[in-house]
Amino acid sequence: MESSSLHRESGVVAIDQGTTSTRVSVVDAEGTVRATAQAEHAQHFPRPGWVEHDAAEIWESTRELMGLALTRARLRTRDVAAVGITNQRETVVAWDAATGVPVHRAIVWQDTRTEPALARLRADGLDGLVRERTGLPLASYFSASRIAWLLEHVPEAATLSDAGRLRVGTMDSWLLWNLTGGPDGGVHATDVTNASRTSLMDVETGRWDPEMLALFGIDERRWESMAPTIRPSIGVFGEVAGPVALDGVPVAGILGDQQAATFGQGILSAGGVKNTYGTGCFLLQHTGSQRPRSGHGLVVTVASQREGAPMQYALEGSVAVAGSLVQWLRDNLGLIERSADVETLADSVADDGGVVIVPAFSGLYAPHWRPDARGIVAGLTGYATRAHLARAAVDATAYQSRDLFEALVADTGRAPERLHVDGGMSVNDRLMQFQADLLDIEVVRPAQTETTVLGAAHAAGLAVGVWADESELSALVRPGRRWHPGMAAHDRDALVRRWRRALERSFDWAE
Ligand SMILES: Nc1ncnc2c1ncn2[C@@H]1O[C@H](COP(=O)(O)OP(=O)(O)O)[C@@H](O)[C@H]1O
Ligand SMILES: O=P(O)(O)OC[C@H](O)CO
Repeated sequence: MESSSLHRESGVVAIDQGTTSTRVSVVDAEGTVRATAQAEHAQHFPRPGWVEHDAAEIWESTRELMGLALTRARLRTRDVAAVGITNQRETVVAWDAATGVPVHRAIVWQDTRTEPALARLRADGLDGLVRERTGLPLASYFSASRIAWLLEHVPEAATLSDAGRLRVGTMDSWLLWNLTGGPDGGVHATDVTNASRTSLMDVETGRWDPEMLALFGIDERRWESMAPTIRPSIGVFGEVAGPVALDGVPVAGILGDQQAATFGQGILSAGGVKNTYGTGCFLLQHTGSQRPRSGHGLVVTVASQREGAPMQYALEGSVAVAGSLVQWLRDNLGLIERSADVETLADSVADDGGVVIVPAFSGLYAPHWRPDARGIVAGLTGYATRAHLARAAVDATAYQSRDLFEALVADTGRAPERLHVDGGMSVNDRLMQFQADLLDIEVVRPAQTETTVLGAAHAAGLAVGVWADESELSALVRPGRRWHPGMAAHDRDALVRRWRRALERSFDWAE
């Protein structure tokens, strides 16, 4: 087909709007990343536990990065078949539809300001209902309580909402609306994977749920005018419009970043498991088109949906602090100069010297869900050095991932054969070996570790015919390196017991 061969010579642009930075990559029809442009954005911490981003800064930077990535790939707009978006999830943006100006800084997924409101809902015994309907526990991690907070605390949000001018959404919606024209007819939509992280979507119907809106104190009629339309992840959302590179190119795929990483790992059907080691750590197992349930602290999330096809589900475990503990060693303790230096320092000692760090900086997410936990360093003696601290910091990620993995095995009744890994911390070879040892399964890192951008590119390319079907996508993913477990069972058990003792000591700290 002529259109198909045309597409095969072209590229797909993927925008990855993450917690600490935004990347725009150009991916060719062979599935290779040809060019990337990346920029960090400011992190605002106005009060303890509050984390905010400037959504206008993020959009401006995304716009510039799009032009830069195209130039670096030596492509013109007409060579681009589609744009895909992937994003930090749960972060909420609210803006004026007439001007495109946000009414407040974006409230980030790590922000805990709404914890008191959630504690009240939990005390009212509503956790079971919310879990059943949305797949998610009542936790400040998810978007709903932040939307309610904005409507209650930002007078402009309430005024604009009365006038039907307020728009609210996660980062994908903010970027889509701006990309497709902003105040001049921008499309206000989100995809099911992002919507499944808000606590406002019925995870079985894929629609906004009136009972959940009422429970979080969001007026249903107001919501109708401000909310994005929920759409399948893989399909055309609209066309890029206005004074931006890529004018006229369809935006044809949107996935939350962990769902994108799963897709980009080629995990497209039930069974496959991936763990992404970045700022946080996110383990997902694809469970097929039947809605799963977790009795062990994991959440139910939508993995993807192709237009005209049923939703695909995943069980997910999220750890709030993984690589960010390394950043904390760098920025708050000054133990290292650059994040990557943690590897040399940690590897300079034979073991952790008895030191265990539980990085419960904002409580513990899955599978423990303990907002009352706070970080601890356990096992200190006069023998411990900064190298032992570095080692314990890196290894904390493997222990936390093991907790997620155990919950997964308990929920599904069987251990997967292998774990697919990616993310900035997965470059750490010793950590990957330690992970294989702790889980007692094979760990595989793909040849291209940029799985999040690849997932967004694959979704958008699939929607417009760059790739014909899922099997073509799976063929694009090539294994890079594998680690085989090699630890004796009694050594592993001893380490896990010690971790659990440290974990329990982090509980019951915050009032
Ligand atoms: N060699 C390394 N060993 C351990 N952690 C590392 C190493 N290099 C980078 N990191 C950590 O990995 C994280 C970056 O991963 P990345 O996937 O880029 O993060 P995100 O996409 O969440 O912003 C940072 O938190 C950094 O501290
Ligand atoms: O931007 P990342 O990679 O830290 O991922 C953030 C997650 O989507 C939060 O749920």
